[in-house]
Amino acid sequence: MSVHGLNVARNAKAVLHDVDLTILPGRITALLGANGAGKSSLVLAMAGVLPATSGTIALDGQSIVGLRPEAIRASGVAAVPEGHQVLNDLSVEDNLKVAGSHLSRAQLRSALDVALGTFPELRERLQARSGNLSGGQQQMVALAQAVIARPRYLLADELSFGLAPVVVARLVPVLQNLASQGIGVLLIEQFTHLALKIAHSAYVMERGRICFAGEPQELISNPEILHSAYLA
Ligand SMILES: Nc1ncnc2c1ncn2[C@@H]1O[C@H](COP(=O)(O)OP(=O)(O)OP(=O)(O)O)[C@@H](O)[C@H]1O
Repeated sequence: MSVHGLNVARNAKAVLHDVDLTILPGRITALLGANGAGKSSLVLAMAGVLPATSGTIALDGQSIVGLRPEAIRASGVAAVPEGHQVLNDLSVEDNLKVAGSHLSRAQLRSALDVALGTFPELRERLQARSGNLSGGQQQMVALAQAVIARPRYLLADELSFGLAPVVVARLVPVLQNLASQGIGVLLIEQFTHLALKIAHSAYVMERGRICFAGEPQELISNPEILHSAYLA
């Protein structure tokens, strides 16, 4: 999935400027940058929630600019937005079923099995009201929903926000496992060292622009690049 020369405005204010970014299948791509740099706006634009002013967003060489979010999701792009956006009043099971509502019964059953195999702790909480789960469990439901949709690309925005480090450590192998199955993962992460450790490539954003694109190791070896982006 690739983005070229993308410009996006929110409330008539330009928030993304000429953004170029590529997510490869089977790879984890880290997207780093300070609060307000534009990371969430980029994810929302890629998911079709925010319109592009200009530029292209392509999936297998086909433009998806202007498609509705449901159409983009159906073509294999799952966004897990910032904050755990599960339906609080529904049970865990119903939240998972909603995510697979486009599947046949047999497909849904096997997708649920895969998701519950990935998050066995949800199996015991299937009938629990989602709003009563811990933040970490809610994040697992959100990720499980994304897995059920069988995406080819997963856009994960601040999965670890508000979570205890032990829960974050639990989510990391899940992302690596998804990538090893061929899913292209875009990982927005406040714990930059963690993101750089598991990513195959990295981008840094500063005030709506990409200011670094390259190897994670380059950012680890040159911490001043991230420091200046976070101070911008
Ligand atoms: N709902 C909104 N309406 C209008 N402008 C917004 C909205 N949310 C964010 N913005 C603006 O868009 C710009 C980019 O913010 P964005 O949330 O994409 O950055 P971010 O890097 O994801 O930061 P954070 O980690 O805080 O979410 C900022 O200038 C911000 O003020």
